[in-house]
This record gives sequence, structure tokens and C-alpha cells, in this order.
Amino acid sequence: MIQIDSLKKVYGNTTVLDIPNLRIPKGQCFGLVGNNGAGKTTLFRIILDLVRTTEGAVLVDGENVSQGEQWKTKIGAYLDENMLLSYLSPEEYFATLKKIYGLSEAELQLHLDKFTDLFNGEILGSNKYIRDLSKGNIKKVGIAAALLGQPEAVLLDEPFENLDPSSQIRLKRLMLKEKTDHLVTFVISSHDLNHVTELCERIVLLEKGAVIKDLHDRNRMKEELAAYFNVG
Ligand SMILES: Nc1ncnc2c1ncn2[C@@H]1O[C@H](COP(=O)(O)OP(=O)(O)OP(=O)(O)O)[C@@H](O)[C@H]1O
Repeated sequence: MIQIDSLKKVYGNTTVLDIPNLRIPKGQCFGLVGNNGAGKTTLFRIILDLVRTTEGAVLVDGENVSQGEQWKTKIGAYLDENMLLSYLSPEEYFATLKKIYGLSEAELQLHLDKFTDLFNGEILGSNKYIRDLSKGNIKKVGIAAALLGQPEAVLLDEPFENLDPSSQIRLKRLMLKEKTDHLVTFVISSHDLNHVTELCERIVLLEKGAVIKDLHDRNRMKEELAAYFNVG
């Protein structure tokens, strides 16, 4: 469903992404790993048409994201706090998204019910603006927003960062359930090799903007990554 074709991104004299070809099929949980500066966030931003490519294109179901609008109904994403309206309370924010997506009150409630465990009683009814929540709780609001409106694919940059251990496990369960129940395609980046190998059936390792490993074998991916990152 997501196709990357002859993609290059150059800043000044530095090529920060160079990906000749990458296809992410529907329903795949696709993990993106790599050291700091490898190009993970830049790739997310290019897929979302937040940053233009220097060469090449990203297509969603055949549509070039920099030329069309249809893909926006298919993709949900949470990259960072800039994607939120932090001056709203979580309730106000979800009510705003409800209007944008044309959902009923019952549909919104059904969606939020899926997040009861993850929210852990600290988000809805907290009487706080999003900006005043803890980093982990802000992330939970962003993830719940990214999944609203039944997107076919969800892009999450470092979804486990800043979440406490129980929340990390709850999020993993929630993502697996979305994948099983609705065939949601997940594209996630992570520095946590345990989580990414548990969740993803495919992991691409980026180094200085290039794909240096495309791992599909679940029995071997953890040790291959441990060897690369020297944490074995
Ligand atoms: N606007 C910009 N101008 C110049 N260089 C940039 C810009 N945005 C990103 N870069 C460079 O692109 C490279 C890739 O950065 P990116 O943030 O995509 O890496 P990352 O893999 O997400 O890193 P991290 O794991 O630290 O989040 C880095 O060298 C970064 O300095």
C-alpha cells in the first residue's frame, strides 16, 4: 500500500535518504530501526508530505502523496507533539477530531473505550490541557488520535519512548489487536529492539539514509539487530 520509489533527500551536500525501492503491503507491521540521524523521522515526514523529496516519490495505493489528497483519508500518524492542538484538553481535542472525521458521539466513545487501559485514568477527565500532561500521556493522546477514523495505515515515530513499562505492553497489545481485527498497516520506528522485534514481521535497518538490512525472518531478526547495534 505504501511504495517508495527512487527516493533521495539531500540537505546541502549530505544525502540523508537514498532508498531505491521499498514496498510496504497492507496489513504489515513494518519496523524502522537505525542509529540517531539514520533518517527514520525524515522518511516519516516525506511519507506524510511534510518534507519534499529531492528525487523520487512516495505513493499510497498508487497516488503520489505530493500530488494528491486521497491518501490523507487512509493514513493516520503521530510523529511528535507538534501534531497536536496542545492548548485543548484531551476531550476538546478528540471532539474536534470527531467533527473533522464526521464521527458520531457513539463512534468516538467506542474508539476511546479501546484506550481505557492505556489511558490508565490519567487522560480523560484529568482536567488538564494536553500541554500540561506528562510526556508519556501526551504520546498516548497522539497515538489515540492517529488511530481515529479507521485509517488503513498508521505511522508512529518512537511510540514506546516515554511510556512506562505497563503502558508499553498495553500499547503493544492494542496495536496487535488493531492489526488482527482491522488489518491496519503499522509503520513504526523504535530504538527498542525487544518491542520492534516482537511486533513487526519485517524490520528495515537504516544507516545514513540507506537500507542496509531488510529483515523478514522473525527467528533471526533479534540476533541480527543485536549484532549490528553491538548489544548482543
Ligand atoms: N531540516 C534539515 N536540515 C538539514 N539536515 C536535516 C534536516 N532535517 C533532518 N536533517 C538531517 O537528516 C539526518 C536524518 O535525521 P532524522 O531526524 O531523520 O534521523 P532519525 O533516524 O530520525 O534520528 P533519531 O533516531 O535521532 O530520531 C540527520 O543527519 C539530520 O541532521
